[in-house]
Parts: sequence; structure tokens; C-alpha cells
Amino acid sequence: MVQPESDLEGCAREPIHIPGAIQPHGALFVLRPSDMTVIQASANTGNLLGSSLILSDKPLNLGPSVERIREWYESGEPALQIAIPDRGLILIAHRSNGLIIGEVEEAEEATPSGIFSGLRSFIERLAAHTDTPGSLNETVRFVQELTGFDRVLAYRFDDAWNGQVVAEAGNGRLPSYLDLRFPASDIPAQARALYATNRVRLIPDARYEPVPLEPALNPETNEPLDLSSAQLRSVSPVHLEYMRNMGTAASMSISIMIDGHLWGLVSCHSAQPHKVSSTLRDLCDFVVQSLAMRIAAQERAAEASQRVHLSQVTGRLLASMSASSDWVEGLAEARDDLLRQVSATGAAIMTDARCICRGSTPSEPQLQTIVHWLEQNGDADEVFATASLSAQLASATDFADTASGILAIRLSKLYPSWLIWVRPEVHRTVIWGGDPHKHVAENGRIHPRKSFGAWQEQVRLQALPWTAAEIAAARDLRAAIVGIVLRRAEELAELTS
Ligand SMILES: CCC1=C(C)C2=CC3=N/C(=C\c4[nH]c(/C=C5\NC(=O)C(C)=C5CC)c(C)c4CCC(=O)O)C(CCC(=O)O)=C3CCN2C1=O
Repeated sequence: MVQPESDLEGCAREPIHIPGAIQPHGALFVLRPSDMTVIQASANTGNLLGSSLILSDKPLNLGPSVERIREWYESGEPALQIAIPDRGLILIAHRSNGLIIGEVEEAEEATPSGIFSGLRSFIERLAAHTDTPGSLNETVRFVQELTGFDRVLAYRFDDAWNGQVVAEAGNGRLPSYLDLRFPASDIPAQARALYATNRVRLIPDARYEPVPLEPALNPETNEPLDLSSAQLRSVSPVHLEYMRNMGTAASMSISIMIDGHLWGLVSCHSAQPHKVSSTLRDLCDFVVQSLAMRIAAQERAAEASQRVHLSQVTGRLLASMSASSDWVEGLAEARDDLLRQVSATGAAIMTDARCICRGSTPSEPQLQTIVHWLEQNGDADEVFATASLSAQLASATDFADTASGILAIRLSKLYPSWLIWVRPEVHRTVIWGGDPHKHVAENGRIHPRKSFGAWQEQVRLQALPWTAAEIAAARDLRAAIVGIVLRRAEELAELTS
């Protein structure tokens, strides 16, 4: 029987890119590029453009801007942003499935004076920070000054897409969320995917009434309009409820993109409605992408320095194996380096005939259980790493005090032969923003939790996670061992030929 998807899975399938409506702080129209005819528009175009856009196949009535849009469309340039000065409007246009989507907002007052000198000193301060926490604190402070939101926080995703507030600046009107964690379901997969392409999202007033598109579907394709790249896209009702529960009437979030990956968000909130001009939004995007480049540089530097250190350890292990007639003994003799290779507390070399242990490891029968499991479950990759073995091998709870985390490299494809590093369980207290398991399913719809106060969870059966540099070092040692085994086999073949 097909299992009904959980409420959260259902929520993560909400098609947020085709809401069929926009937020009311602007107006939107859709043009057919061939003749610049309006084929859809938001119901409020009259409010902003003075006269309702004619939908029955009439050209856009925006004077010289129409030609400017046509030139842009044919130029292949990315999004267009122009002023419509005689109407006090800003127009932003982008392409979507062969159509032109135009969005207009009221032009804000001139950009505040001194903004560029402020930007220059921010960039100088950002460059002075060599650590990521310093860079994050600098950025949330500057964005809070720039935008006037009550609270600006930096939110970092972990490997499971849960997130933690890792920096915060505020004026005290909203509670602090610093260090709190939030579950992955608070920003579901389809939202994260959208935020990786459309980096800046503004919700000036979460109590808005959505403005429908007319007609609701594209009259030529009978398809809903894809608003993924639109500034005015109406927001999922479940998130608007989430914001009301959180006591935030306005929000703006900017994606921190590193090497094409959604590393985190800079997220701004105010207790009252709060709007930010498109110019300031662009400036905040520039500030956050500058932060992203800084974080990327810091992370690359830290990883490079760890890899240099670990390659020196690998070199010493290689020397010890090469100097011994039995590479297994040579490896086992270099006890400290063997553990240092991946910062493990124990290691076991498991071949068909031998079980050699160094440091703190499970018993031999328990190690054999791990090897049997690896042989059954180790996929094609020759390296397996987990911080919580018991999540996949129930009996691992028996030896969680020595091996909650394992990092294992396969030493032979012919018979069960593994080098297994281990780390013990680390008892941790994680503080969530509200009970992460608490959401209400009512009338077939999910409702976000209402409380975001500190909620403690005791985390068990988890070790410190293996870093990318440590996994790479394990892979490097495996390559060195394979090299030695091959060389020894060739030498033996020569002797016996
Ligand atoms: C305090 C740390 C923090 C969190 C945890 C957070 C959450 C957050 N959720 C966002 C978006 C969504 N959440 C949800 C869904 C849920 N939120 C829930 O709490 C639950 C249970 C669901 C259903 C899965 C959806 C569908 C969306 C897409 C909305 C849209 O862009 O249309 C968004 C993006 C929309 C926004 O910028 O406000 C955020 C950012 C704001 N924000 C934070 O600052």
C-alpha cells in the first residue's frame, strides 16, 4: 500500500513558484515578446499605472519604456531595471518561459546620502576579518543599519538542512534567536531550491491580501505563470502564518551562495510592516554576496591548511609502511599518526586473518559486525563515513562509547579488508527555536508551530562529524596503501618469474 506522505512532505511539495497572485506592493504584467502585447496582468495595475492594462491583445501602454524593454529582450542581457520617471515608478523585467514578466514598484526617495562611503568602510572592515564569525557579525550589523529592520540574523544550514542562527544584530524590539537551531522543514526543499536562484525576497507586510493575476492562466498555453524569479511573487500561506506566529510582520531574506550552494541566509525581520526599496535590496544583495566570497576564501584557507597538515601525516605513514616488510605492521606501528590522520580516537586494521587495534576501539566481535555490515552496505565508493553508525546499524548502540562515528576505507576488493577509524559518542544539548517536532495538521493542511522559545534536546549516539579534509586524507591513505600493495605484488612476481 502506498504510504500517505507525511504532512511535512506534503508541505515540501507545495508549488510555491505558481501562486497565481502577487504581493500588493507592486504590479505585474506579462508580455508576448513578438508584439509586446499584454497577455496577463495583476488585478492592481490600474492603481500604479493609472489606467488598466488592456488584456485583450493590446500593446503595453508605457510610452518609450516599451521600446526599451524590446531592446533589452533582444539583447539577451540579464534582468532589466529602469526608472519610469514620469510615473515615479521603477520597472524590473525578466524572461520566463519565452515571456517577459514586468514588475513595477513606486520609486523610493533618493538613495540615502553617504550610503556609498558606508559601503566602502563595510568592505574594508569585512576584509579585515580572517574568521567567518567576525565576517558574519560585521554583515548583519551593516544590513541592520542599511535597512532599519528590527532584527537581522545570519542563518547557516547544516548537512541535513537544519539551520542555526550564527550572528545577529537588533534594536531589541524582537527577541534574540542567537545560537538557536531551526528544523529543515521550516524552509522546505522547494523553497531552498528557489532561493538558490532568486536570492532576495521581501515580504513588507505578512498580513497582505494576495492580488490575483488576470486571466489566472496564460491564455495561449493554459499554464500557470512561473513566478520563480519575480520580486512580487505571493508567498506560501503556511509561511505567512509562520511569520505571524513568530511576531514578524515584515521579512527580507538574502541567500548566501557559495560555489553555487545555498550556505545560509541573511534574514531580516520587523515587528511592524517594513518596506525596503529595490535599490537598497540590490545593495543588500551585493553586501551578502561579498560576505559569501569572504566566507568561501576563509573556508578554502582553513581546508587547505588542514590538508597540508594531514598530507604530512600521510607521508609519515607511507614511510613507516614502506620501511616494513609487512605494510600492515608498518601502519600499526605508527600509532599516533594513524589516529592523527583523521583525528580519530581509535583505529582497527581488519584483514581476513588479522584484527590490529590502536587507541580506543570496539571489541573484535563488534568490529567483525561492522565489517560484515560494511560488506553488505558499503556502496561502490571505497570510503564510508558516518557520525552516527547506530542510525544505520542498530547494534552499534552497544559500542557507542567507542564508535558512534566511523570512517572506513576498503583495502581489498577480493576479500573483506578494512581500515576503520572510530570516534565516541559526544553528549550534546541542542537548543531549538521551539519544539522542532511540533506542527499541527488541521483540515488537511499543516500549520507551523506557534512557539519559538528555546527548546532543549539531548542529542545522543552522535560523534563529532568527519570534515571534508579528513575524508580526503582517508582517501589519500587508501591510495598510498593500494600503491604499496601493488608494488609489493610486482616485486614478488619478478622474484618468482
Ligand atoms: C529564525 C531563523 C529563520 C527561519 C527558520 C526562517 C524560515 C523561513 N521559511 C521560509 C519559507 C518557507 N517556509 C515554508 C514552509 C513551512 N514552514 C514551516 O514552519 C512549516 C512546518 C512549513 C511547511 C513545510 C514555505 C512553503 C516557505 C516558502 C515561502 C515562499 O517563499 O513562498 C523563509 C523564506 C521566506 C522569507 O524570506 O521570509 C524563511 C526565512 C525566515 N526564517 C528565519 O529567519
